[in-house]
Amino acid sequence: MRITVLGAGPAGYAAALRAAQKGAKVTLIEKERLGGTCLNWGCIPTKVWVESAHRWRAIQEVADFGLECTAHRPNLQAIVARKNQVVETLVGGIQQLMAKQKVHVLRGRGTVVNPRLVSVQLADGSREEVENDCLILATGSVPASLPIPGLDLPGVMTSKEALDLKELPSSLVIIGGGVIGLEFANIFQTLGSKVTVVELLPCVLPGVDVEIVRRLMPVLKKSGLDIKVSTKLLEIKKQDNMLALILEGSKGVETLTAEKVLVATGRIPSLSGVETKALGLELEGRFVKVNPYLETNLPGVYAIGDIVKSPMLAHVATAEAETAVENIFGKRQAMDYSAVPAAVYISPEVAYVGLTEEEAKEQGLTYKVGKFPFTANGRALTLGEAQGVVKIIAGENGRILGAHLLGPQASELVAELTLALRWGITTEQISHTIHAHPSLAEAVLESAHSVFGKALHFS
Ligand SMILES: Cc1cc2nc3c(=O)[nH]c(=O)nc-3n(C[C@H](O)[C@H](O)[C@H](O)COP(=O)(O)OP(=O)(O)OC[C@H]3O[C@@H](n4cnc5c(N)ncnc54)[C@H](O)[C@@H]3O)c2cc1C
Ligand SMILES: NC(=O)c1ccc[n+]([C@@H]2O[C@H](COP(=O)([O-])OP(=O)(O)OC[C@H]3O[C@@H](n4cnc5c(N)ncnc54)[C@H](O)[C@@H]3O)[C@@H](O)[C@H]2O)c1
Repeated sequence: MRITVLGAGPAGYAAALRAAQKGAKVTLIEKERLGGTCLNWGCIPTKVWVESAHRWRAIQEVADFGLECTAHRPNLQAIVARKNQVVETLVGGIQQLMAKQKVHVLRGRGTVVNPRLVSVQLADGSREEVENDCLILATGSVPASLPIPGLDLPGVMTSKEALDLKELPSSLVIIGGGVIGLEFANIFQTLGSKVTVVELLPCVLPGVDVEIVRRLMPVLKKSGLDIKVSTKLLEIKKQDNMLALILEGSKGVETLTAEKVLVATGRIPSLSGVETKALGLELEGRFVKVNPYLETNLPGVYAIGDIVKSPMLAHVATAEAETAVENIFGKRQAMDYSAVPAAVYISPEVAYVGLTEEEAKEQGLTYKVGKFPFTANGRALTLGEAQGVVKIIAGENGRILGAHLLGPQASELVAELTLALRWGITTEQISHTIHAHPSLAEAVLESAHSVFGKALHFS
C-alpha cells in the first residue's frame, strides 16, 4: 500500500513510522522541519527554557538548603544554544528512524491536488507528484492572529520568536493566560523580567479545575507576576523604545508599557496546501471533520493532530496517528479520548486527566473527592516544594473520573492516575498498592486513601 503523509509533526512522523513498520510504502512531506511544532518550536524547546528557569530559581534558593553560592546572571545566548542542541538531537533521531524504516522524506510544500495525488514544490524549485492509495493529513496548527492594531510592530512576538530571545527583556506583557502564556510568564518572570499577563476571561487556564486555579493564583502573584484578568487588548503603539499597550479592564482603560509583547491567544488549524472547498473536504468549524476512526468525508483520506477537533497536544496527535494507521490497515478502532493527560510546566506544575469537578457536577454525577496536600508529603518537604495538592474525583464505584494535581512533578505523577482512569483501576486498588517512601507518589496514594476519608498523614 502507498501512503502519503502531509506534515511531519508528532502526528505525521508517528503515522509515517507506524505505517512503514507495517509494511506500507510511505512518503512523508514536510515544508519546514521534521518534528513539526512540538520538536522545533513547542513542547521541547519550551521545556529547555523551563528547565533553565527552574535551575535559576533553585540557585536563588540554595541558602535555604544550607549552601552558599554566588550566581551571576542568566545567559540567554547559552540557553538558546542548548535549546537548539536538544532540538537538533531529537530531529536527527527522527531523521535516522525515517531512514531505518525506509520512509521517503520529501522536503517541500505539498498541495493536495486530489485525494490520490499530492504535488510537492521542492526546495530547489522543482516539483514532484506523489500518488497514493491512502492520504493522511497532519498539517498541524499556527498561532491565532487577532484583529488588533499594532500586532505587527517590532517587539511583538509569538512563542516561536520568544524561544530565540538572546537578551532578557526588562519587561514583557503576555496577551493570553492559557498554557503558552503561563509557561512563558513563569520562564521570564523567574529569569528576571517584569512580566504581566493579560487575559480576556475572568481567570487564567480556562477549562482547568477551578480549585486548582484558585490555589495557583496566589502562588503566581507571590512570585511577582502581574495578572490582569477580564482585560481586553485594544491597541499596541510604539512609544520611544518601548511598546505601549492600551488595555480595557473592569476599572476602565489603562496604558501599560513594555519592552516586548508575546501574543499567546490560542492556535488554529493550518490547512496550508489543503484547498478544502475545491477538494470537497468537510470541516467542523476551522477543524477537519473526521469520524471516530479519524477518516474524513473523502474515502481514504484521514486527518490527525492539531487539524482535528481534539486537545491540541503532542501525545494526542501521536495517539491519533497510531489509531489512524490501525484503521488504514483494516482495524475498526475508534479513537479513545477517555484518558488524555495534560500538564502545564510552571512552578508549581499543574497536571490533570479526566473530568474537572465542575464537569462532574454539570453531568449530574455522584462523586467523592479525595485530596492530599504536598505540605504533608515528606519528599516534597525535602525538595522545598511543598505547595499544592493531589485531588482525585472518584465515582460511586471508586473508579476515577478525574484527577487534578498542583505541585512538584505533577506532570510525572499524573501518569499513575491516567493509567488508573484508562483501565478502571479504583481508588481502593490504588490504596492497596505500596508506594516507595519517601516519594511524591505517596501524595497520590494518600489522596486515594482520602477518597474514603482515610488519609494517614492528614486529616
Ligand atoms: C509553544 C508551544 C508549546 C507546546 N508545548 C506542548 C507540550 O508541552 N506538550 C504537548 O503535548 N503539546 C505542546 N504543544 C502543542 C504541540 O506542539 C502540538 O499539539 C503538536 O505539535 C501537534 O502536532 P501536529 O503533528 O498535529 O502538528 P505540528 O507539530 O504543527 O506539525 C505539522 C507539520 O506540518 C507541516 N506542514 C503544514 N502544511 C504543510 C504542507 N502543505 N506541506 C508540507 N508540510 C506541511 C508543518 O511545517 C509542520 O511541521 C505546544 C505548542 C506550542 C506552540
Ligand atoms: N504544556 C502543554 O501541554 C502545552 C504548552 C503550550 C501549548 N500547548 C497547546 O497549545 C495550544 C495553544 O496554546 P495557547 O496558550 O496559545 O492557547 P490556550 O487556548 O491555552 O490559551 C489562550 C488564552 O488566550 C486567551 N485569549 C484569547 N483571546 C484573547 C485576547 N484577545 N486577549 C487576551 N486573552 C485572550 C484565552 O481566553 C485563553 O486563556 C493549546 O491548545 C495547548 O494545548 C500545550
